Amino acid sequence: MKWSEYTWTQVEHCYQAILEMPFITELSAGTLPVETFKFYMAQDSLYLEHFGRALSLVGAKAYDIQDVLAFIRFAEGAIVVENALHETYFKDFGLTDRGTMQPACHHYIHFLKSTAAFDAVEVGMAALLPCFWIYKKVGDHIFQNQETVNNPYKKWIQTYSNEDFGALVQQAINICDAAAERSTPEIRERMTQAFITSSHLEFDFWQGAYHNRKWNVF
Ligand SMILES: Cc1ncc(CO)c(N)n1
Ligand SMILES: Cc1ncsc1CCO
Repeated sequence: MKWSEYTWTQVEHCYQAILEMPFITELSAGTLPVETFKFYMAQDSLYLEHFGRALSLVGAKAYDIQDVLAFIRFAEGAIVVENALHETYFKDFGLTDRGTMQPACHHYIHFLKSTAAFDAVEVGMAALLPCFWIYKKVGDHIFQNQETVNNPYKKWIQTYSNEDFGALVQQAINICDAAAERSTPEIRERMTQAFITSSHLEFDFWQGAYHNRKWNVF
C-alpha cells in the first residue's frame, strides 16, 4: 500500500467530520453568513501568503531537482491564488483590510513553517499535503452538492474543484509517495503524524472562522 493510501485511512474520520461542518454545509447551500465568509477570506489571504513561504522553504530543501521545481511552482500558485482573492473576492465582498492572523490560522501556519524549517524535508512535504488534498476533496464534494442558483460563493467553489488544481494535487501526492518510499520507517511515521496534524488544523481553520474565533482583547 502506498504511503498516501495508508495515511488517508488515518484521517478519514476527520475528513467526514469536515464534510458535516456547518461552515461547509452552509457554504454549499449558499446560506453561510457573509460576515463569516469575510472573516474566513481575510484569514485565508494571510494563510496563502505564508503557505507559499512554507512551500518555497520545502522546495529549497528538496533533494530531487524536479521536486524543487514542483514546490517552487506550488509556491507561485499559492501566491497567485492569494492575489486573485485580493483582486476579485475582496472587492466582491467589500473587504478592505485583512487584519491580523487569528488563532486557528496562526496555529496552522506556524505548524507548517516550523515543520518545514526544522523537520526532515519529507515531513515538511507531508505536512503541506492536506492543504492540497483536503481542499480538492472538499471542493469536489461541495461542487457536487452545491446549490448553484444564486450561491454567492460559486466562484470560490470553482477554485478548488477544477481539474488544473486536481493535477497539482495528484503531483503533490506522488511526490510524497516517492519521498516516503526512499525514506525510513521512522521518517514515514513522522510524515503520517504531520499529515494527521495538518488535517486536524484544516478542520480547525473552518471551525475558527465559523465561530469568529479571535484573540482576547485586553
Ligand atoms: C486553510 C487553507 N488550507 C488549504 C488551502 C488550499 O489552498 C487554503 N486556501 N486554505
Ligand atoms: C492554492 C493552493 N492550494 C494548495 S496548492 C495551491 C497552489 C498550488 O500551486
